[in-house]
Amino acid sequence: MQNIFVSSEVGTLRRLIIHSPDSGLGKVVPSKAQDWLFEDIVHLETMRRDEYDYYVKILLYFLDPEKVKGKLHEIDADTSRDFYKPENKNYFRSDKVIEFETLLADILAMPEVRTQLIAAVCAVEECSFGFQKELADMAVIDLAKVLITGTMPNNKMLFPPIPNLIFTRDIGIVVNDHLLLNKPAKYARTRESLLAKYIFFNHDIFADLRNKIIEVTEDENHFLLPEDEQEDRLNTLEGGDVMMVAPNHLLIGVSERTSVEAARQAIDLLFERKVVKKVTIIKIPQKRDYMHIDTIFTQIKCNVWVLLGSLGRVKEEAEKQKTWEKLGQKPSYETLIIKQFIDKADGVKIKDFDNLEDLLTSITRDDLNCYDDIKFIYSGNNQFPYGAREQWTDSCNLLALKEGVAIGYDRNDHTAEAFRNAGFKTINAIDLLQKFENNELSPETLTNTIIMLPSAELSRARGGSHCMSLPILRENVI
Ligand SMILES: NC(=O)NCCC[C@H](N)C(=O)O
Repeated sequence: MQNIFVSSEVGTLRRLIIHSPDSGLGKVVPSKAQDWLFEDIVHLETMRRDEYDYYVKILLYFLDPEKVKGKLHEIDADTSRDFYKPENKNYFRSDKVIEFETLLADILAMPEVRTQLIAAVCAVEECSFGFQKELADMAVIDLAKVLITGTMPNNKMLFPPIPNLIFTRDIGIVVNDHLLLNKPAKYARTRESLLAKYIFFNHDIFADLRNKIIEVTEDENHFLLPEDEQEDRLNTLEGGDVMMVAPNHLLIGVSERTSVEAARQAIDLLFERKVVKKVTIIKIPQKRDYMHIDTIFTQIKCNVWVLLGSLGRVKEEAEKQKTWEKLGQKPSYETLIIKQFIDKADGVKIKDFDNLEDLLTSITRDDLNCYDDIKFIYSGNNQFPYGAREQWTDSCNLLALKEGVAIGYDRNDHTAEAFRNAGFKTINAIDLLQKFENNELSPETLTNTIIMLPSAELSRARGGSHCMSLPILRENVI
């Protein structure tokens, strides 16, 4: 089997990259929370112990069980959390549930990469030459921590933290055997993508990818634009806007974070290299609530999708509204524009979709060859005002561990009810782990289940389990 290959959103997950909340998240202050893309300041210890650590244990149970099976009591009893800390000898080090910080430490052990990366980070963060020399003398594991947290072991802050690195989805997306790198829209996420780029281009794990990394760049005319126009016309693309839904088909969101120019460049490069045959662009309203397409829909199994109803079948309603608009009424709805580009022998053909459900139905039927009844689960059970409330706390942002088994947040009660109405079981993450330990349930036999992760702190960072994962290997579904 290949090491790096993703051709769907729901094939059994075999390897992924994550990043456990680091001490940088505990340094977010109210005055910087918005600049650093957090909605609030978080309580780091609660986020780790009572939320994210369960996420890690569940991932290990599914992807690398011998690291965790039968040991939960011992792991939970250790108040120092050594099991989760890469520098510790009891660390779970897994080549299936892969921690970003360990990948970074691995490449920092290569002298040439280390020199380049320190120089690159210091340039971006405008460090003094003195600090640059201090970094050059540090032990690898400490250096990896400083480059992520921004803080030296003596607690001196050299540069800001990158608290959004927990959302590893956004740094890049595996598209079949290629990787599409991000080019972040927000300054707060610049260092993340710089570190990720060095990892993808230098780490042994990605050796087979070297000639298959696709980077979005600026058009050369960009450099001639006046400064006040430059920012608005940047080519940016973030992983949350890219979804590998079927072997032949990639979705790209045009959003607050991903520009239409970047999407166009990605299509050209992907078609040129024959990586996929179809790319669908979904233009969503440019607002913080929606951010990326994976905040408004994700896939649970070939025929099941969870989505935000207010952006769903709005087209017919929109048509009716137009009459009233002509009479002077202001629009009261938001629309999506969906255009599919198909690479054919006689040129690229374009197809329009009226609404999200029609596109998702076509993916299920035409790309995944699945003819079971299609189920759309709506955020907040489509009840006013819970659709919007629960979408804000990631009700539409689930990570499928295998077909029909996904992780979501426990706070989205109405969406959970919608899942149950559609025949899914919902189970709290803690109960599930207990049942795995007692051999009452097993990852292999679990079906049609939504795992509810504690999420009071995590949701303040505005991303769900889909955002907190960068799948690099999934089994094929077709
Ligand atoms: N794919 C995603 O939707 N990622 C969530 C990113 C949340 C982060 N606070 C951000 O605003 O970038």
